[in-house]
Amino acid sequence: MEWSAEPLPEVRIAYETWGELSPARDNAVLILHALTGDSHVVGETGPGHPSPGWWGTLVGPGGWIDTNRWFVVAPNILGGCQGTTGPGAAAPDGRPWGSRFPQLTTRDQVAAEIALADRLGIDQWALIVGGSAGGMRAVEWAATVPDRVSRLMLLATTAAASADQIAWCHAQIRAITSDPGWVGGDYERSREPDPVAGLEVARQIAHITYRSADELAVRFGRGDQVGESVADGGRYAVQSYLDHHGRKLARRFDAGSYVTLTQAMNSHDVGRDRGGVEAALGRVTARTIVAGIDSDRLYPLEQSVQLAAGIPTCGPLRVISSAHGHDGFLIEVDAVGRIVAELLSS
Ligand SMILES: CC(=O)SCCNC(=O)CCNC(=O)[C@H](O)C(C)(C)COP(=O)(O)OP(=O)(O)OC[C@H]1O[C@@H](n2cnc3c(N)ncnc32)[C@H](O)[C@@H]1OP(=O)(O)O
Ligand SMILES: N[C@@H](CCO)C(=O)O
Repeated sequence: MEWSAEPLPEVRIAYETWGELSPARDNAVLILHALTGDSHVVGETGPGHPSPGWWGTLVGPGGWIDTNRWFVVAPNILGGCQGTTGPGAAAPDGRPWGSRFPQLTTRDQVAAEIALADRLGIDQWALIVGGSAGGMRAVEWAATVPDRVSRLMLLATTAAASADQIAWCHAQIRAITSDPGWVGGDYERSREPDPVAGLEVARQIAHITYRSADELAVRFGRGDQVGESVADGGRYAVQSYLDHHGRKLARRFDAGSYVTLTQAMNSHDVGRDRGGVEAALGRVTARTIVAGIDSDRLYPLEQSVQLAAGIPTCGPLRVISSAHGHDGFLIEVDAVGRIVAELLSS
């Protein structure tokens, strides 16, 4: 681990695959999820499994990433809580790592993913694709081991976390760490109280940045939440919407992982110890497409422009038009799919 004094003695990485690895091992696609995503790119459907997966319509037989042709791998991020080692996992003494979990960087997370590729016997990815925090790891891959990345798709992401992005993340981290249930990161994970309220607020702050102001105006305006009246102490509809997203995340995510992953995003600077962003991007040899979302206020288009201009093997910047802001990379699946399919056919 780069910034921490103590390396993790061992790491478990959860991952899922779809399709078959070709005998030449030249058809492997790596999908890197964002902050609170997971390896369930394609979900199970049917009774008890209602989710099609967060990019379930992008990947599959005959899909934009056709699993009859491509072998798709999706690992859960290092530091997370969906199967891969994170602060909630057991340390060698059997207790959760908690506050003892090292501070990770994007580069550490990619080091773990490189170890996974080694274990799977994949010397070179036919494509690495990532959005948001997944795109941070994707560009880090391409600058760290350029010869292991044949094609690269960077979506709604950045070469380095900006002051604005660090600032939003800071408020989210503070919301969690100032919750009395946080207990310095050593809360009892199986028992209340844990820092649920802090995590809910963190997600609310984040969710505002994930959507556009115009979208919120059109969807919610100044309207009251159905069945409530602001005049009588009830909530605006947009408040109820944020409450919902906060609660929903807190039910499925570990607060310690949220802090660790958010700090890792803040650490992201592909140019660190490489002579700056320009020099780092200049190392990339993968055929690359960079795509940004026109209404993204968290990862503004200038960051995509910088990536596209800096990577020598990058084609023209693609701008995906969406009302949904940053979350457009999860919602505009067909627009993303068309670009990915074009890159895969090049
Ligand atoms: C790579 C990765 O990042 S994977 C992780 C992706 N998943 C997440 O981040 C989970 C959080 N969700 C989201 O970010 C978004 O919902 C997306 C991007 C997944 C989907 O966006 P959209 O389809 O536009 O969903 P939207 O923002 O409208 O949210 C829908 C939810 O809000 C609820 N909602 C809508 N209006 C209101 C309201 N006034 N009051 C309360 N709840 C409301 C809906 O009932 C729905 O609930 P459900 O998700 O439990 O079914
Ligand atoms: N909704 C996404 C946004 C971050 O890019 C997530 O939670 O991962």
